[in-house]
Amino acid sequence: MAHGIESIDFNGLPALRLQAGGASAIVSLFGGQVLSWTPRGGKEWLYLSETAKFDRSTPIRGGVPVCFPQFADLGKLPKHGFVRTVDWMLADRRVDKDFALIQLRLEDSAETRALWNHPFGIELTISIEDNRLDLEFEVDNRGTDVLSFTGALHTYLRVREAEEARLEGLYGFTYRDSANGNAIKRETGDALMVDAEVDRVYRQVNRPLLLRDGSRTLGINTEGFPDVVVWNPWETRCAALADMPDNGFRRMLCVEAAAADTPITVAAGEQWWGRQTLIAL
Ligand SMILES: O=P(O)(O)OC[C@H]1O[C@@H](O)[C@H](O)[C@@H](O)[C@@H]1O
Repeated sequence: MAHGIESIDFNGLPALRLQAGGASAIVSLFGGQVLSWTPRGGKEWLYLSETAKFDRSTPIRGGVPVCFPQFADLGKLPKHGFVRTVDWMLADRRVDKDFALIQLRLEDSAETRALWNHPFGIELTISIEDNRLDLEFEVDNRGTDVLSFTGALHTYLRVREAEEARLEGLYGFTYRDSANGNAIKRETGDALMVDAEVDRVYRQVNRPLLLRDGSRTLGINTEGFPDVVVWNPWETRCAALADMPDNGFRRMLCVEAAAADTPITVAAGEQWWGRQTLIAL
């Protein structure tokens, strides 16, 4: 089975294809965004909208957008921050027959400082091996003041039929229900099933989750990020999205490793890291 890391053109954007041990991934440098992941012996697990735009005018709808240094509209910055619409640089790559890894990096610039006046470096390390995808996000505070941010690895998972998918592991956690006036609620179901718009910030989630989608199951593990965001726009909101087909909401469920309701603070000169791991079971 082929292995390697090659530069490719993906709908006009510079990207990398990782292949190792029967697993593969595609990562766009624009947005530092994983767009595809297929585990060994499996099928695609990430949703990428058929009508996503690749002209740099807007974030790419699908895969794993990186939201930083602001989650959603929890501040004055552009929605979900500004790193999903800039080019990241490739800082490192490693590959052998079973394992492939790339490290993408982005640093503050005059452009970012005009929006958010902090010296920073961020890194996303993406690795594939066998049945797992690891995404490690690191934030380096290069300034002399405390740096505080919110953000997320905004993972769009591909499902066969959203209405039939079951997300397990959230029982008992408190969440802010963004789709229902930001009411604070407690999850009382063994499994979250989606049959309407869902936009929830589950707080302080410290357990792995399982997504059951037909005959497939995905383990979702998070470290460092305090919250898990679950999002599906459902019919009406999906129809209003210019870069998603009308029935796109049926094929996706976002399960995001997030720091949304609990900002992360990083002392001057210090680093923070968080990780999301997907394991095809
Ligand atoms: O359309 P965007 O900017 O990519 O955001 C998509 C969604 O992202 C989710 O994380 C938010 O909870 C939603 O409120 C938001 O609508």
